[in-house]
Amino acid sequence: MSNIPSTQLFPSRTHPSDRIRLCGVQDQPGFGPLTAVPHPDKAISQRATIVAAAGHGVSRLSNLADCRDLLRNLDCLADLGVNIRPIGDDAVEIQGQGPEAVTSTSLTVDVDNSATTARLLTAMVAASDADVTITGNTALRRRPMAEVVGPLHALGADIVDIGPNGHLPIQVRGRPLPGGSARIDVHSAQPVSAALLAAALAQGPSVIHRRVAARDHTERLLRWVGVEVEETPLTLHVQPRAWGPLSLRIPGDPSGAAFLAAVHLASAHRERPLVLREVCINSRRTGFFRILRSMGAEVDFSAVDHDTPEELANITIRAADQLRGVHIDDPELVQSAIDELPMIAALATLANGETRIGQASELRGKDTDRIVTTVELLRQFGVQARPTMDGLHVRPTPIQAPAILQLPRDHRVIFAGIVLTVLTGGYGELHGLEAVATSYPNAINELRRWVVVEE
Ligand SMILES: O=C(O)C1=C[C@@H](OP(=O)(O)O)[C@@H](O)[C@H](O)C1
Ligand SMILES: C=C(OP(=O)(O)O)C(=O)O
Repeated sequence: MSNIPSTQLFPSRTHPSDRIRLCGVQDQPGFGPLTAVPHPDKAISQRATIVAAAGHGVSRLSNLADCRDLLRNLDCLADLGVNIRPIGDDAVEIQGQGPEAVTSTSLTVDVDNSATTARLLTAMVAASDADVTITGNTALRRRPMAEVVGPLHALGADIVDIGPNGHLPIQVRGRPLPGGSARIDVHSAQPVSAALLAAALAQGPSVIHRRVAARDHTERLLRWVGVEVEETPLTLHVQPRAWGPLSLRIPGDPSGAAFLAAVHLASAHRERPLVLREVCINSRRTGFFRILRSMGAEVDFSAVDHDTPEELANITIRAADQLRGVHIDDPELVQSAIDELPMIAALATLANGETRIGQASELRGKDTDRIVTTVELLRQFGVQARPTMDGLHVRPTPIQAPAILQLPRDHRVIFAGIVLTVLTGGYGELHGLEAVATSYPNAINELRRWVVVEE
């Protein structure tokens, strides 16, 4: 096998325009449900590549997310010396040789925008023989790393240097990890995932204490390859062991499904049901759909056969005559909808009462401070919205699209901006869309089902 640059994958990948014009409702003759297939999941793709690289033998991963974060993730593994070979447009073989096969010294790996990759790679490198500096783009260098570094230190990692205020870049000096007991003091899933991976690669058993049971894709993948991970609501017990190769088709992204559902509910076609096919319905990711239900929409999951650690379903959405405002402050529900909260705030403008989102201070440490950028976005539409310490409040308001909507460099907030524009009839210019490629390069093409798009 030979190392490959990411450019060899996804030959027909869309490169979204930075500017588009929306020109009103798309003609949708006929009745019956609309159907769509969301893109493959980014969080699972990024974990699967790293679990494959840290295991032993040739893993085969197909239906990988074609987004920028995943491409960078593959390039970083290749930079570390992991052999990766494309075996189709969206599939790779990864030659896992265990983290100890990574022996580079004085290497700097740039993960660009992906915090998931930064945090999981830190754990893998910590258990290797390498000495690596991990850095990222300007936005990522403002995001917290100390919450990952602390638990890894507790498991025996040697992280010798960390940037100002606990941010990237960090220098990781790999060595055998003894394992031990680590505590995660934030709601975020990523420090838990990093600690889990380090624990699975350690020499002795570990226990990880967490504050909230958030997304558990790492737990599921590790169990899938035979690592013992026992779970109570707030602890994880891990028995390390070397694992073999992984064969996995990545399931559909519930966050991508949420975007399609939100656009549909905002559109003039919401009278028709929408069916979203083959979506991962891990309950720690599907908070958006539970919130939609409590707002009054009908959401049905119909299970689909699968051979992955995640459950899959076709999701059918039917609009409510009138959405209700909701109060969302249960930490587990918030984490299970964390990336979709800007879109919930957008849909809340349609509701018949105020929506309040709390316990969501994690939003402040994303690509942007999403509490600030979501409120700014809503205000561009004339919405009465206000930030709180740990969330935001949205009053239902008659809204109007600005002639030009200037979007922040943050895909999740851009998706909310698109939903708001569709909600106002689907007219207007959108500027600054390029960041949709972070997770969903094809999002603008998908939009054409509901509105006319000119590039
Ligand atoms: O673990 C993951 O794959 C992610 C976890 C969440 O971040 P936090 O764990 O930092 O809350 C989420 O916002 C991010 O999109 C991806
Ligand atoms: C914040 C996100 O991802 P990450 O933390 O991996 O950058 C996201 O996808 O919204």
